Amino acid sequence: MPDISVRVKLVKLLIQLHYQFLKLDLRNVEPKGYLSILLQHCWALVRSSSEKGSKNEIFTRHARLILWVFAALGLGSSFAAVLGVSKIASFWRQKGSLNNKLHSAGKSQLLLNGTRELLISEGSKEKKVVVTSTEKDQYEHDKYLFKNLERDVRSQLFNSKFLQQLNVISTILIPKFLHKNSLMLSSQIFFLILRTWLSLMVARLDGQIVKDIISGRPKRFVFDMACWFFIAFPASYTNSAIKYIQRKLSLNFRARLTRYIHDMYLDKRLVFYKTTFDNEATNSIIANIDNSITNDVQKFCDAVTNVFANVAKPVIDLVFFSIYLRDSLGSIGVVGIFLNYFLTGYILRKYSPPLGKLVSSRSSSEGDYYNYHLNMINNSEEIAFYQGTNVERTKVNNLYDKLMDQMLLVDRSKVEYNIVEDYILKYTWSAWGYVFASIPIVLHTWTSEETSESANMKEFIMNKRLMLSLADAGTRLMHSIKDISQLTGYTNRIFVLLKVLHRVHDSDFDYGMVTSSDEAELNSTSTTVVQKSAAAIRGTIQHDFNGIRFENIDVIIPSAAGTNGVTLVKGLTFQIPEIINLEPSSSKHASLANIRDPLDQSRLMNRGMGSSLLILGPNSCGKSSIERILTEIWPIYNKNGLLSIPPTHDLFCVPQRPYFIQGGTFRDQIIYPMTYEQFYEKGYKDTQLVQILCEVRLEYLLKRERGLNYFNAIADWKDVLSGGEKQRMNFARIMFHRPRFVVLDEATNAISVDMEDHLFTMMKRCRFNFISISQRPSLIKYHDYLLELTNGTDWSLKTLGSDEVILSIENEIDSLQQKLTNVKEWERKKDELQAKLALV
Ligand SMILES: Nc1ncnc2c1ncn2[C@@H]1O[C@H](COP(=O)(O)OP(=O)(O)OP(=O)(O)O)[C@@H](O)[C@H]1O
Repeated sequence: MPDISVRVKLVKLLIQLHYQFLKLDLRNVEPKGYLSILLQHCWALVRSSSEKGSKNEIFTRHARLILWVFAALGLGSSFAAVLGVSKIASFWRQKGSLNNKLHSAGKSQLLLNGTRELLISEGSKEKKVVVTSTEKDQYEHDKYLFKNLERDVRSQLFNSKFLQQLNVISTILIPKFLHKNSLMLSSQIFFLILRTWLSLMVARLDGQIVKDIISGRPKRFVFDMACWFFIAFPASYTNSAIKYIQRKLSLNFRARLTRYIHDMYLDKRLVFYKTTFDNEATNSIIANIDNSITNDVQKFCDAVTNVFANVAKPVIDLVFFSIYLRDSLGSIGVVGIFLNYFLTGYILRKYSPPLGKLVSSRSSSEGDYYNYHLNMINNSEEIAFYQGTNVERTKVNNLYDKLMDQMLLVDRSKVEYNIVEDYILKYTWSAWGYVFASIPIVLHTWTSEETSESANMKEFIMNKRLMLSLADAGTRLMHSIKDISQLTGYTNRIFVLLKVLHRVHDSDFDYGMVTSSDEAELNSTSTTVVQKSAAAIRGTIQHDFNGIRFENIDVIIPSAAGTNGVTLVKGLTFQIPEIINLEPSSSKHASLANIRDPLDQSRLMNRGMGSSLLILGPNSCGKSSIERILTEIWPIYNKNGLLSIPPTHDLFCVPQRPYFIQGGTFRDQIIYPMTYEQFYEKGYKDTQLVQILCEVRLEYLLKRERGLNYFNAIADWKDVLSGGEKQRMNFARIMFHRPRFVVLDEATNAISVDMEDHLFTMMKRCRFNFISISQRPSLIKYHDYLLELTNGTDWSLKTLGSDEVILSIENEIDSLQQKLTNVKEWERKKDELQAKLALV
């Protein structure tokens, strides 16, 4: 029975090992009671005080080691259990929240609290991602945090401004004490401590193993090797856990910061449009805001988690190792080590280049270079027509050279620093390490005059390992000076970005107006924030009106001059329709976006006759600016100005340049700004879109391609469709959404006269109230009113068909007939001149 004998031998060996290393007798112990007896015994050993150097002290040490390992395992598994429970809880929460749903639209749904749930495919499975939107109150609260730190900062290490900026941003990254991210941060600290403690264990084992080999003790050697392999498990797990948590934390920070920015940048206050008016709009961070939101946020999150790990790791190491080393090196040794650190820190700080500033400029250059390429792609056809390749190449090469210079500058500035760093950290420190590690041995040999090689070797190996780990910790701490310096640059960029976004998002945004108090603030050195005059923009806006009304509005170009800026039109007053039903426009009944059948004629009959206004005027007189005021993207500066506008869903403004959503299908272009999900949710059908395309005479696009499948085709529609087709797509959008009020800015200038006639007749037939902006008087016949702007700030409003207009048209006919009578005389003169020319 060889199996039984092997088993018996193994059990005997185990019992023997337990006795030898823990003085634990396991002979009469049942296997199931083994663990509790082992732990009780170890605990009793640790609690009993044993004399230094006695055999009991060794048993106590072993017991302490075992208890620590169990504690680490216990904490690790409880952490895993907490994670598991929270995962299950969040699964049930998500499941419960399905009852809360407002919209269910295929792959994504909007819940009542504004949270969006997305279904993302992961291989064969579908994963649910919950995107919570930032509460509006949060922005109002945070606005003040950013306002108070408005002054520009020089990026310096340990600059308190840097810490203050980081502190303000941290409220976004970790909004409350008991948050997922703070839990992750604590677990990272836990694993960092565990890692340091395990390194200590390894250092001691290392020395012990060398001692076992030198003094020829095979049993102890086997036991120590077993411990070595045992410790290797938690040690390797800890290292990968630290790396994973760091990466996850960085991604969590990035997700929170990006959502915070997106929610503020893309909401009803139209921050994405208004940032161009801010007084920091030319700052490269705002000028390349796309780069700041995409790249800088990611770099900042990576840098902040890196710095945390790079500082926390060595600091924990330093504390633990120095406490341990104090026993063997004495207090003077430890003080010597720390003096060495401070001296090194001081020297390195002196040679450290201004990396914060340098990385910030590098980031700006990267943004400029990237943006120029983007601009070239967007305008490739125009550049090709102009044959502007040479100019573009020169410009893009210059930007690339500038970027390369910035990159080289960062690398070059590091060279000198790296030389000093290497010399001190790699060579001087290891030399000091040997000196300090040998101190106790030399002292012991001198005082006791007897040498035990194995004991000395153990002491030396252990101290050397600890010294090297300590040196390594110090090195990492010194290296992190560089990382902190870079982090100051990224923090400043993110802070400026958030500060500007908050300023523009503010309901009192002043469009970059510089007041006298601002100038005083710029010139003064005091840090007190001077309050701006809140009454800079004083016009009134009335929402949910049953028409469009301008009353005494001065159209002024927003600028730093504010009220004193360039006035395009003075005291503009008009209203459509002329007779307003005073009943407020109810969102449910009045909105034709709710009509299931876009061509439902019976509903159209309920919307009144429809009224139309033509705004005529020369170039740059301010026609489109009236549309900008109407859509609230430009402010009304004058106090007596009153703007009354219908609810958002009743107003549809067509811009001068047609817009097509990138990467969208043909359907997406027609239904814009409705999403594909809303389209199906509201019960629309593709056949209704076909009807609309027939109305605007674009149905041939479907015939040319793959019929109804063409609605799913994705293309670069801006380039695919011709100028006239793009403008007819605008009319298709109007026919789809059926708003009550439409503003058309030069919407038919690329369309043939017969098609223009068809489209305007269609607008009249469908009883839209519309305002057309144009330079062509030929459009007069489709409108009820005419608003004429002159080159100055004057304007005149006429009712078309009124005596006044008829008289003015008759006058124009008279003057033309007068001119026609002179034609014969002019022709005679022309013949005379040509005859003279022939003689010459
Ligand atoms: N964001 C802006 N910043 C500064 N000036 C602007 C801005 N937008 C428009 N302007 C200026 O306002 C003036 C009026 O512009 P607007 O677009 O209203 O002219 P328009 O009458 O529609 O001209 P056009 O018939 O050529 O389209 C122009 O001189 C233009 O340069």
